[in-house]
Amino acid sequence: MAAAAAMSIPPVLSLKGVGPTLAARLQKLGVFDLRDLLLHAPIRYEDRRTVVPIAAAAGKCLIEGEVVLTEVTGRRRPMLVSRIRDGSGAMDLRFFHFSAALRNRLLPGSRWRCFGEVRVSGFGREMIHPELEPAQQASGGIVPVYATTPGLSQRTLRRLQGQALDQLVAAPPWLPALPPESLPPPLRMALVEALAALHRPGVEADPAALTAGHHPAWQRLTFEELLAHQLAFRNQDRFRAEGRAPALPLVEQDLERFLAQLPFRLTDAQRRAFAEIRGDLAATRPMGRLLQGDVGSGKTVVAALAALCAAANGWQTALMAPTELLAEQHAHTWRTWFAPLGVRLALLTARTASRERRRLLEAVAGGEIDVVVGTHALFQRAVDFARLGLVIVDEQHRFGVDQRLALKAKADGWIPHYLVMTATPIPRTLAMLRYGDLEVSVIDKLPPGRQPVETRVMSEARRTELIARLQDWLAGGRQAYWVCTLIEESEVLAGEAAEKTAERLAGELPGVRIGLVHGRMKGADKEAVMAAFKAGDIDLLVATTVIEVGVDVPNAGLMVIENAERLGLAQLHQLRGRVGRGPGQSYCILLYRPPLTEAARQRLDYLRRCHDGFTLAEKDLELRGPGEVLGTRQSGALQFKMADPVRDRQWLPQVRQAAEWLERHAPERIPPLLAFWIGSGDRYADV
Ligand SMILES: Nc1ncnc2c1ncn2[C@@H]1O[C@H](COP(=O)(O)OP(=O)(O)OP(=O)(O)O)[C@@H](O)[C@H]1O
Repeated sequence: MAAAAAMSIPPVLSLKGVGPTLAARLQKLGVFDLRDLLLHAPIRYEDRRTVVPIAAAAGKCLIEGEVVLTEVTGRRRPMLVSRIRDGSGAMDLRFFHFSAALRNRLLPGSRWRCFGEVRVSGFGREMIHPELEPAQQASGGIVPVYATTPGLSQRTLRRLQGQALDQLVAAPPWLPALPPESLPPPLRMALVEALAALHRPGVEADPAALTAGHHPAWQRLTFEELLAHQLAFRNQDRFRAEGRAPALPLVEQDLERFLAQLPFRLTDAQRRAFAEIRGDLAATRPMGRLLQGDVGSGKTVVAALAALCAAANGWQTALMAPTELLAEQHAHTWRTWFAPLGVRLALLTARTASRERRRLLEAVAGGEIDVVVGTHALFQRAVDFARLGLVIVDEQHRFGVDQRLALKAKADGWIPHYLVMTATPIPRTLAMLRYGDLEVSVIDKLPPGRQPVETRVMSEARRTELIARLQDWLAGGRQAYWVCTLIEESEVLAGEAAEKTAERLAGELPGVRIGLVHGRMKGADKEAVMAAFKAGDIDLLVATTVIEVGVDVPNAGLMVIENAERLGLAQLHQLRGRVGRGPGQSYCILLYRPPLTEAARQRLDYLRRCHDGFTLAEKDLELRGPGEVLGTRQSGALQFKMADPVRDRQWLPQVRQAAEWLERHAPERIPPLLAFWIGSGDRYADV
C-alpha cells in the first residue's frame, strides 16, 4: 500500500493556477493528473521562428510591432481594434470578444508579437483574434498546439505543460525510469527528455516530423507505451496460464434445443468457430480467445452458444458491450434465444433504476441469474457473481485493459473463461499487440443471401444531386445515415460541425425527421436518439463516427460519409457495415472534397470494389499515406496515447524483446511503467 501511495500521480489541482474550474475543463480532455497532461500530446506545431515584416505578411505568420492606436468601434457589437506598425507597414488586430484587461494592455507604444492568419480586407492587412505575447517576453520557436476545449487557451495549456515538465526534473517516484539497455539504441533517451522535446521543442526541431510521429522523441515515447501494453498482456497471459477455470462441457441435446429455435441455420464458419470455443470451455485451462468476424458475420449467436455452455453447467456469464445501446440490443436478442430454454438473463446498465439494480445485484449474487448483460456498470465493485464462469467482451477496444482485469478478479478463486468479440479486422502482428497471446477464431463468411453494399465515390460538387436522391429514398419509407467525419482540434467543434450539417440538411430536406448524435452528447440523450431511430421515428440520422460500433437498424440502407477521403479503409468499412443488414439493395456514398490525392483516390476506389474486412485491413497498411489519414490513435479505435500501431509496427519485435529483458533484469521497474501508461499499476501488481 505504501508503495502504491508513493507512486500516486499528483492531480492537476496541484499545479499553480489550477482551481476547480480549470480542473473541470482539463477533465473534459481526459486530463486528471500530471501524467494525463504530459501524455496529452500536441496535435500539431506552429513555426514561429521567423518574424515576418508586416508588408510581406500572408497566411499564418508571426509579426512584431508597436501599437499606434487602440480603440473600441461599433456600438451594437463592439469590437476592439488595435493598429500595430513595424518598419515595413501597419496592420489591424481585431477582437470581437475582448476583456477590459486586454484593451488596457494594448497601449500605444507597447510592443507585441502577434501570431495569426493574415487577411487582406478593404482596410488593408488584418489579423482576427491573434495570439499575443509582449515582445520582450516572446518565446517564439516551434510552438505546440493541443486539442482543447472552450475556456482553455493554448497559452494556458502550454504554461501547465511547462510546470509539469519542471516537476519531472526532480525524478518523482511515479515517473517510470527504464534502464537504457531495455531500449533499442536509436531510442536511448530519458523519458523526461522525450517529453520535453514534445512539449518544448527546440528551435531546430522539425515540426513536420514531430507532428507525424516520426521524430525520435515521439518514437521513444511510442516504444515505451507499446512496451507497457505488452507487459500488461503478458501479466494477464501468465495469470490465465496459472489459474484454473471451471470445465463447461455442452451435451449435444442442449445444443440441438438451442439451434432448433433459431430463425436461421448456423453457417459453416460459425460452426467452426463455436467448435473451437466449445473445445476450450470443456477444459479447466482458462480459455483466452478472440472471436473475429467481419461486420454482420454473426458473432453474437456464437457468443450466445458459449454462454449456453456456462449456463448448462450452472455457471454465470457476463457479457459486456461498449455502449448502453449495444447492451440493450444484445440483451433483447439473447432473451428471445434463451427464454425458451429457461436461461435467466438480466440487463444491467448505468440507467437501471436503483431499486431494480439492487434486486438484480442480489439475484446475481444469489446465483439466480445465468447471464448478465451490461456496460461498464458491470465493473462496479458492487457486482458480486455467485459463480462467474465466462466473460465475453464485445468490441473490446472501447474498454481499458484494466477494466477487463477488474472483472476477471471477481470470480473468487476460479478464473473465468474469456472471449473477446471484435469486428475490427486486425492483421496478425497487430492482434498480438492488442490482444496479447489470445487464440483466434475467425468467422470468415457472411450468412447467405447478403447483398454487398453498393458503394459510390462522389465529389461534394454533386451534393444537390445527392440530396435529391436522398429525398427519394426517405420518401420511400427507408431510413439513412449521414456521417460527419470532420476532424477538428476539439470534439466540441466536431459536435458543432455535425449540428451545422444537421441544420443545413433540415433546410434542404423539408419534412424529413432528422436526428443528431455525437460524442459530446450525454449518454442518455444519445441513447434516446438512437432508440428513436431504431423505432423508425427518425428518418435521417446525422452522426459523427460514434455510430461506428455494432448498431443494427436493418431499415437504414443508405449511408453518406462526408470527407470520406480522410478516413482509413478499416474505419470506412466499419461505418459501411451499419448498412446492408436488411433485405434489398443498400448503398454507401463516399463523399469527398476535391482535389483528391492519388493515395486517397486509390483508397476510396478500393473500398468501392472490396467488401472483405480482412483484405481491406491489409490494404489499409499499404495505402495509408503518411500523415494523410487519421491515425488509429486519433480515431479512438485503440487506447493508445502516443503509439499508432500501424505506423509503429516496425518496433513490435523489439517491444517483445524489451518486455522479456525487463521481466528478467528489472522487474521492479514494471509497476510504475504500467501505472504511468495504462493507469492501474497496482491492480496489475495484485494479479
Ligand atoms: N447463420 C445465419 N444465417 C442468417 N442470418 C444470420 C446468421 N447468423 C447471424 N445472422 C443474422 O445476421 C445479423 C448480424 O449478426 P450479428 O449482429 O451477430 O453480427 P456481428 O458479427 O455481431 O456484426 P457487427 O460486428 O457488425 O455487430 C443479425 O441480424 C443476425 O440475426
